Amino acid sequence: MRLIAENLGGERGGEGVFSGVGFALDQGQALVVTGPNGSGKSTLLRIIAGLLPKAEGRLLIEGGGDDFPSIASACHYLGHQNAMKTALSVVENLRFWRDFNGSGDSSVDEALETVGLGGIGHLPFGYLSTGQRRRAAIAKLLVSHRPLWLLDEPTAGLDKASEARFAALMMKHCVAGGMIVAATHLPLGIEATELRMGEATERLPQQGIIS
Ligand SMILES: Nc1ncnc2c1ncn2[C@@H]1O[C@H](COP(=O)(O)OP(=O)(O)OP(=O)(O)O)[C@@H](O)[C@H]1O
Repeated sequence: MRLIAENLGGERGGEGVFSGVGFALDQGQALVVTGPNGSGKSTLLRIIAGLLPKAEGRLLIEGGGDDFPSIASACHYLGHQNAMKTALSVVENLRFWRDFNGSGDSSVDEALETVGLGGIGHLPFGYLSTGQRRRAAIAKLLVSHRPLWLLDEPTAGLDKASEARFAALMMKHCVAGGMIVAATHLPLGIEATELRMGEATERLPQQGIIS
């Protein structure tokens, strides 16, 4: 499976945010998107997830077969919001996402143990602390059968131990043939290609640079 972006442009509110972004990501690889505030990292992730239209260029997935014929079917987007219902329990939320995305390798209980939330799955999601909410959102990735993880500031709110645990989970996902595109200001502790988005000092289209 291969995720390909060619000459991609993004805009918000009718104004260009970036242009000329290109990369190819193979199974087992991770791309870390960096750059200053407002340079378009979240916009790029949302375009890949299909939540925003691209302004120009090509974006496609190759080799997904019948299971993953499109990026939408292959991806799991973890945005700034955790996309969980506060009134439902953690377990109920995870069951919903497992059913919606297709079952992943972990059961709901196993995923909660893995992220260190074993024993509090019965609590309403709204009772959890900021870091616990993020950990529960990471558990969503584990109960879902989605090879392409799109992660926007995934470690925001996590303590050091949880950061290290999540780095290990990301590496395991890649070793198993998954792919990751992650926007971050913080080192994620994984081997990845870096895509640097340009300075956003003016509202002019910025170029992304692969290093
Ligand atoms: N709904 C919107 N309408 C108009 N402009 C928007 C909208 N959403 C975002 N923008 C603008 O688009 C630009 C890119 O925003 P984006 O959130 O992609 O940046 P980012 O690189 O992820 O920033 P950060 O590091 O702060 O998370 C910013 O200048 C922002 O103000």
